[in-house]
Amino acid sequence: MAIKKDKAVNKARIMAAEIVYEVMERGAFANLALAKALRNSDLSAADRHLLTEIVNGTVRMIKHLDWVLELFLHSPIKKQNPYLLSILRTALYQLMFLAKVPDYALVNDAVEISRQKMGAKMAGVSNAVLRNIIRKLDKIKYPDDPVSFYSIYYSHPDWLVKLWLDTLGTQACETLLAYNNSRSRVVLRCNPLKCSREELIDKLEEEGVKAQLSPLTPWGIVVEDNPQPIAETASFKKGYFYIQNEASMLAAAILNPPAGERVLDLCCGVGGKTTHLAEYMNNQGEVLAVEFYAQKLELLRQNCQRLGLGIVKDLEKDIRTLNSKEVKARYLLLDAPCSGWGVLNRRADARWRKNQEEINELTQLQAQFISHAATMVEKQGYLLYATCTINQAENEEIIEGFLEENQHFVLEGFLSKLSFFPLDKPDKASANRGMLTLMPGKYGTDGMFYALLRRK
Ligand SMILES: C[S@@+](CC[C@H](N)C(=O)[O-])C[C@H]1O[C@@H](n2cnc3c(N)ncnc32)[C@H](O)[C@@H]1O
Repeated sequence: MAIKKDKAVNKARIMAAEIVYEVMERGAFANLALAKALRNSDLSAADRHLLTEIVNGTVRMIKHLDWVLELFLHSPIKKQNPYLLSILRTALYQLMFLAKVPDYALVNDAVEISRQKMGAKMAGVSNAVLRNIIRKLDKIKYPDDPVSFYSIYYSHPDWLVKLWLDTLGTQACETLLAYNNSRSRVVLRCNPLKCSREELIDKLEEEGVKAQLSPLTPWGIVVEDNPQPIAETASFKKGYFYIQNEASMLAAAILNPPAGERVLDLCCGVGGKTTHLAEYMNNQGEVLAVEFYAQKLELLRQNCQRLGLGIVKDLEKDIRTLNSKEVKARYLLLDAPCSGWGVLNRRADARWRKNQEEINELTQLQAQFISHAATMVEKQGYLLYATCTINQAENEEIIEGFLEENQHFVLEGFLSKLSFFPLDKPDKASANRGMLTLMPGKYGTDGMFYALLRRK
């Protein structure tokens, strides 16, 4: 949607309407469309922030916004002009969820953008709809039945809300839905091979980034204010840190490989956990990182180089084709592909790209992966199964199924390895049994699942 630039209209709002149009009408990924627009723009820091907030917020809250819009439009959402819809959606997001934006500013801009793009008639529609909503917003009644209410109010797919209401109960489900709509924290994993956390905080401060120690792990730094993108700082380029949530940092601690050991990292991606394992082993020994996609391994190599890690070897392969006679290790991490329900607050459109059918495919894949991975674990060795989902079918049920068929493996408690993390009593008991689900937001972190298995 090419909208003519006009001085009277805030540029971030024009761009937001364009990007939401691309995402909702053309299937663009919100994060990629946003990154591209930001790369090519000369927006001020404040407008970059506003643009990011409007795009991510609108996409995240689209179900709620469309439900409200339909109350005030004369025909269903599906029949609306998509340009007009995109302008109304972004304006309504600001109206309902961005307290700092004055109503007159967003209505004026929405009306002006509509006029420029679609003429006076559509400008009139924008004006009438938005002003009507402003007058009646606090009288809106949401549906009574729980699935409809929670899925509209917190803007999630019905089927996910239904499942969570059934399995978690109302209170935990609502907490989770609210967390998924919150902004994710920016957490850094300090690279102890290059500096201490305190030194890193000082270095970042010199670059204008405010950060403080995370109370959750010995490596974490929480960023509070970063005027420039964190990956553009000199500290990042010098390899002083990796951007990683505390929940993911637990993998290295739970597997706990000593320096000098050989570790197999199956499904390494771009190396979030691989690089932590190598740092954890003081860059001594070997981490063999296996991944299907060559592009990811290219990024893994860049990460290792930046972080100064020499012990990571990589292998581009479908892990199911690894020959267990040739590849063996005492410490194995399997970070399986999963539904990602533990990290829905990270990507605005992630929840809309999930469906129930994918779960069956994933669980079959996960069961295959763990069975094959197990053949590569040496006697008395460890297999850590990890996912970033809270879906029991992909977590506990995979482990239970695996143990039934592999009686030479047992669950190994790992509570003592997480003494630094403030687990509550039930989670301590779970970790002690060898399986732990970190609920998203419960400790302020992403959601993750870990199961530690030992070969007898
Ligand atoms: C959860 S992600 C890994 C995240 C990574 N371990 C990290 O901490 O940054 C799962 C990875 O498995 C990879 N993958 C999926 N199927 C695979 C297969 N058959 N063989 C190897 N890797 C695979 C995906 O490309 C993806 O990068």
